[in-house]
Amino acid sequence: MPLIYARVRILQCGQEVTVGKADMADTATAARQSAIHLLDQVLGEGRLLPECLAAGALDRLDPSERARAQRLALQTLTWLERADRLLKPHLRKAPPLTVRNTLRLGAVELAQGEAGHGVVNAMVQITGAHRRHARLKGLVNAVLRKLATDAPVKWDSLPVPRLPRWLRDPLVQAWGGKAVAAMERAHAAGAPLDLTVKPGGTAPEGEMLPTGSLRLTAPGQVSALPGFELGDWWVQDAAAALPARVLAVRPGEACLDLCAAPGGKTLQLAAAGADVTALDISEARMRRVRANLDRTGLTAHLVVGDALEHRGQYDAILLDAPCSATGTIRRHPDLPHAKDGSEFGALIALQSEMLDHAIDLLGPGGRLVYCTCSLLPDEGEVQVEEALARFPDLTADRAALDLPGVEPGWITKEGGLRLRPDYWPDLGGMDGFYMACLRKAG
Ligand SMILES: C[S@@+](CC[C@H](N)C(=O)[O-])C[C@H]1O[C@@H](n2cnc3c(N)ncnc32)[C@H](O)[C@@H]1O
Repeated sequence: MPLIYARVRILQCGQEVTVGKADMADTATAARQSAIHLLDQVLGEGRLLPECLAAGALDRLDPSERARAQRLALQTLTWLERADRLLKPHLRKAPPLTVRNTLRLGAVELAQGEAGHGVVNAMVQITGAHRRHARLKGLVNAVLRKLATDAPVKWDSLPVPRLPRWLRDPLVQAWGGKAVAAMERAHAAGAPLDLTVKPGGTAPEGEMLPTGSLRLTAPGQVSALPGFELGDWWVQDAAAALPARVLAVRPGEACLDLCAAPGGKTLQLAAAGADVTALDISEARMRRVRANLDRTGLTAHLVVGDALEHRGQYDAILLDAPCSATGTIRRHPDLPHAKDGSEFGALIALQSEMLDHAIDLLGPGGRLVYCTCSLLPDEGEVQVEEALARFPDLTADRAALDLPGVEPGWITKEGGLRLRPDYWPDLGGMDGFYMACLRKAG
């Protein structure tokens, strides 16, 4: 494709490169280029996709191309190991990261049935426009031409991508190799879209799950779905909807939602009629809680602050502590690639400190639901086991877990509820989560 006329500058891998106007007119190429840039940031700089997006990585694209770039990056991260297996026989040595990511994206697109000539041309064009890597466009052309034939044929016979060792090893130790392989299949399958619907609210078509969440049949654009404008529902994974159900607040009950943003659980507590104080340290994330409350017509007192400094006394507290988020890999395939577990020690220490402080804020006879969207027992079962040992006036309320759809096999020995992505395989899975309801003596 000829490069014509006005030349514009775009950012690629932190570097400005110049491409022709004709290239930019090819918006599919612009989306691919941005997807490669996202991959560079995740795989080269250890940044999470939401961070890259918040920093404006896709702001130059129009909304549909932004969605496309994001989807391409997510798919490539989900299938990274398969893409690398396909590429390996064709590469004598590893090319620079940006070129490798260009090839990975190309391999995934080809495997998923995208037209060969379009993918090859786009990736060659993107490489040719790169100031440092232009000389490798011949390699990109040769490799992807081969994959245009190979990829669709070989793809399904390749193994399901495995988690990286830093995460796989502790998970195998906790749940066993068979369970982790099932989790990896669930990660590759991706996540359906679940809603929590207000009683009597208008909802799109979907399947009612055993625990009461609605799983959408045909998701599409969320804001265009029936009931969105009316604020009758909000997006919330079925597993994430359970902690608030376990807390089971009563109308008018004073309830504290520590670590509240973006507010899915705050909305549940407010919809149940509780007098909710929702607190989070992040002002930006609290703006999302405000927007969610406004859309749904629900109310809560919002506090921006550090959970560890909050004072008061409550009958019901929800502590959805910051965690590794390893239970959400189906929707965040960037996480295992961007992280290496080195930050988790500090998170585990913070969770335990927050748990102690939340217990202090409980009135006599009060109850606290502690939860994390983590698959690591150190952030769930172990935290609760240790809290029960530290506070003799605390007991695990097993009866609180006796809810519709909760299977007896999900209850843990210390009296918590363990959810994993490989559960409900026939229904489309769920996020990994842990929760326990702790009751203070009266
Ligand atoms: C797992 S998310 C909470 C999700 C939320 N409960 C929901 O259902 O939408 C954890 C939250 O903890 C907040 N956080 C982290 N450290 C905090 C602290 N020291 N005090 C209060 N909030 C904190 C983060 O800003 C983040 O929003």
